[in-house]
Amino acid sequence: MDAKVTEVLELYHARIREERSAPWQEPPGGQDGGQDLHMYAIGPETGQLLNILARSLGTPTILELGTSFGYSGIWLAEAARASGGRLVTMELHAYKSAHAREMAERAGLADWIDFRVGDAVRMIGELPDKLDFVFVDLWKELYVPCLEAFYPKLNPGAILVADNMLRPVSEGARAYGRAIRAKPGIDSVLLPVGTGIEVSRYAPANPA
Ligand SMILES: C[S@@+](CC[C@H](N)C(=O)[O-])C[C@H]1O[C@@H](n2cnc3c(N)ncnc32)[C@H](O)[C@@H]1O
Repeated sequence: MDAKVTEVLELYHARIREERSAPWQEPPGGQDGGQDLHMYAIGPETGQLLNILARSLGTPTILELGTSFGYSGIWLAEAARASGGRLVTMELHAYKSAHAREMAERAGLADWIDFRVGDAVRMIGELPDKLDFVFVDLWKELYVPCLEAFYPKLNPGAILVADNMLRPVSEGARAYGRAIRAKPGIDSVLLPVGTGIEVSRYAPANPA
């Protein structure tokens, strides 16, 4: 990690500590009311693991579902830069995506990131490229619809990581665990890293 990236990660870590130590407060209008400042960020352990996995691929096209305020994207974009790849990150709310872009610029990583704003389930279908790495971390009821949208776009050898598989408990995450393991060509394991991550690899028997 270079100094600019480390500096930005440290800013995020301070904000993560603050958010996790404060009592939960429902944002005005709820989670999609346009004033939710919670990051719901993965922690540094999950971030480091994402970085290691994505760096192990050659020139990967990385897709992130759920940019939020940009924390996980820093780990993924750093891996994209190191491996000659790029990151496409999708977020429903423009105010979150704008903050993520500012932080990426500060980290010197914005040139490796394509920020997209809108509904990920719809936008995945519009992606022209095949995918080598997918990080799934949006609202949990969207995990399976997103899987159905990105699965046909996976390159052989693609790695998939889904967050919040153990905490908070959700039917959406459970359904994703069942659905991903039922897909042809998928090997998958649930790891107790952070809030629990499902790490999967796509290796079709007869690659096209
Ligand atoms: C758990 S947070 C992502 C945290 C982020 N990956 C991180 O670790 O820094 C989930 C994000 O998904 C976004 N989201 C929810 N529904 C979405 C949708 N349909 N399309 C794109 N993003 C969505 C939410 O606005 C929220 O910012």
